[in-house]
Amino acid sequence: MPETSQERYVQVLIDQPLPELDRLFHYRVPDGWDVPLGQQVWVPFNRKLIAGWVWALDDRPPENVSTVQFLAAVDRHVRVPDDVRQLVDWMAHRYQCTRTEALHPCLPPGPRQRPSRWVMLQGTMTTEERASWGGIDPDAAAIIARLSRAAHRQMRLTTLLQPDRQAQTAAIERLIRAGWVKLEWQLPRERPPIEHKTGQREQTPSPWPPLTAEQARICEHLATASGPVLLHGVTGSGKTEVYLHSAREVLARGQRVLYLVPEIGLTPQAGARWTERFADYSVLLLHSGLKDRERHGAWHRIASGQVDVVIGARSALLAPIDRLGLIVVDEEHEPSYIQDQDPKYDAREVALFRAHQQGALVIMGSATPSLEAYWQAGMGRLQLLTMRERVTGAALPPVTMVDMRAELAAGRRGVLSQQLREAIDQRLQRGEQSLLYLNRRGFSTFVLCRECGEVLTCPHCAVSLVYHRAAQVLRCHYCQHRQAVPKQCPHCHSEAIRYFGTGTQRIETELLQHFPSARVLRMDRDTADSHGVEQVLNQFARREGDILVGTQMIAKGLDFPAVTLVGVLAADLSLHVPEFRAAERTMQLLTQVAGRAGRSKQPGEVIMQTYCPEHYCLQAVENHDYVGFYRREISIRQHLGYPPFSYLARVLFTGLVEAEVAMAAETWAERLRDQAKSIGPLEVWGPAVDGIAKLEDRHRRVLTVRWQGIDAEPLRAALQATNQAYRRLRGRPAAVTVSVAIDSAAEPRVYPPLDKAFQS
Ligand SMILES: Nc1ncnc2c1ncn2[C@@H]1O[C@H](COP(=O)(O)OP(=O)(O)OP(=O)(O)O)[C@@H](O)[C@H]1O
Ligand SMILES: [Zn+2]
Repeated sequence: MPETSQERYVQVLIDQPLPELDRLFHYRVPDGWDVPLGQQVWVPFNRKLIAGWVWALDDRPPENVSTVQFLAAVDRHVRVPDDVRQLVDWMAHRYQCTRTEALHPCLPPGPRQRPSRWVMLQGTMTTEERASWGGIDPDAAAIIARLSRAAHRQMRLTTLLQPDRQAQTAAIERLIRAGWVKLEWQLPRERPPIEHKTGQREQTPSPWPPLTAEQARICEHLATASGPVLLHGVTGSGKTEVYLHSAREVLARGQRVLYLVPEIGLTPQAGARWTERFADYSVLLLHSGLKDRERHGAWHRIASGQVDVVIGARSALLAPIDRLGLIVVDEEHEPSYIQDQDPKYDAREVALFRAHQQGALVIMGSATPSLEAYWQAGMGRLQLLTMRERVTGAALPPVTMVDMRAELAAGRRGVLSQQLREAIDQRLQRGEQSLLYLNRRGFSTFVLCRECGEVLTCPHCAVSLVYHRAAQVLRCHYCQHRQAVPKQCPHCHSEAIRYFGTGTQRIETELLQHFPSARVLRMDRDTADSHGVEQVLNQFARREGDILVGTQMIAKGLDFPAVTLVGVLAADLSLHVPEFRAAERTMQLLTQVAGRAGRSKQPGEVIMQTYCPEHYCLQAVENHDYVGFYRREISIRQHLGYPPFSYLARVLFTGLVEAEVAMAAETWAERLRDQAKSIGPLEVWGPAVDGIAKLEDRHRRVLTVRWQGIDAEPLRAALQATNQAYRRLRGRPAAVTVSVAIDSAAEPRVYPPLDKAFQS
């Protein structure tokens, strides 16, 4: 007798995003199967076959749990590596989402087909047998007749159940009992891993310039750094060169490199420099434009260790890359490092976690570090390295503030001040380039009725529609709704409707009035839609334009040697948004955009138009004084109890019926207030109507929660408990979605030891 083999069990994470199902289910492994951890499998669940992942192995099932034999691998080539499994567990806890939600962005697009059930005819019925069935059980006989005509004498169950589901189901059951038919699951075919074409050219790497003394000093520090580093280097100080050098050393040791940029689509220049320099390595650019097939291929290439350098936005951190030696987080201060959908992760934290897992160095670089990062450095959690000089040795460009109140008093009402116009004129005469930056945030060309004051808004979102002159339409920048420009005000029927605001298009028009022969290029959300960004940037780089006008997209990381003038229109505009980070964001944007001037031999100049030149934020930009700004701002934050001196959570409720949304928010808030009593310094503000009251037809209410504890765990626990209590409530409006986001930028980054499993 063969020895009975030990029964083996697995714990499976089911591929369903419901919080109720965010636990592990036990299945028995069929004999003779070798099931690795992380494997994606089909398992029976609620009379269906659904996908899941083997999350843990087990020798025996826990008591009182019925175990089912599990069925088959979904895709033997897709396996969640151990460290990604660990990352997912951590993210689900840290960012308050289900493990499935955290796992999905870590994997290639899943199988498109689902398993289906097939009914197959067994054996052959004689004519007499069929006749006798027909006499007793016409339904069953009809099924047999259909099956014997079908290809391979089998049919999909769903097809066979037509037209009368109930009668057919019963008939099939009778046939199964009689042994005439068999019911079987059929699994979709496994996909073979796709070869990913990288467009990797056979090329010799571009030359490495000798480092400046300052760069060399920084590289030395990095080579011996024992923890994560914050690299604060002024604009044009050559931080990228420092990253490249560190990367080269890491690669020479046989380790891998991850280079993160805020938005890959907006920084084609960044990718190019890396691919050129590391032409003899395998460099992979993960950008959002990849099609499913390409993403699949990229995932497999990374997972099989064929890629040395991965360049991408925040999600590149979730790639199955191992043997990491270096993670660079470039432009560390950018808000796009935080994902605003589940999993709502902060890439800077995830970078530290990934590095912790694999023993890699993290460099976070910026000319304008986030306040929190600089503060973390002050707390000794990041090592601060500073670069004070530009590569060229030139000084940072002088910044002049133009007081627009004086312009107005002098009777000049144009968008461009006299001083800025003269400066542009000079550049045109000298054949140099100018960059005009419109500091637009929630500010654009809107349509207003001058009689009743009505602003035209999107019918699906409570935001004003933006007028696009080229296409002569009104568009919603959130949901892309379009409509023609009305001739009359829809509210009071007056014909006095006018366009207001200063869009990039209006600036372009005014520029052309003053400088009819200038070549003006424009970059804003319109041009950015279709491959426009790269095209415009390349045109400008080839000097096919004299002036580039744009919004935030031209503020970041661009390096055009011929740009000697940067003009900023409405510098203070972004100060007035109701957000506690407004001053920080404004300082960062303005410093970054100012840093585009004079990056090569010719000296640069910056002119900023503003209505409040005396604001400390603008003063800091004028004096290139990051540290001064930091000191002032951090004391304000401390005084007001904002992050990093507290944790703020935002709970957003959305739904189609406003009354339901309001009720859900009230009920939720009440539960949380109950929780708050027992845990201490937790404040609950609201619920209030969100800044955008309605988006894509969904009404919005928001709850703000402040927690002034040392770490965010008690806050997390309270929010989670509230969510659970709320979900258990009878009669709650089920159609309202609740979404929690914690601003945890100040949290001590203490990670669990790696040898210990920390699954819940
Ligand atoms: N050692 C070097 N020798 C010659 N040129 C260099 C050197 N280091 C950097 N450069 C050049 O100086 C310019 C600025 O460098 P880089 O773009 O790396 O600066 P940065 O600090 O990343 O700037 P920013 O933060 O403003 O985007 C680039 O054109 C780069 O090619
Ligand atoms: Zn809309």
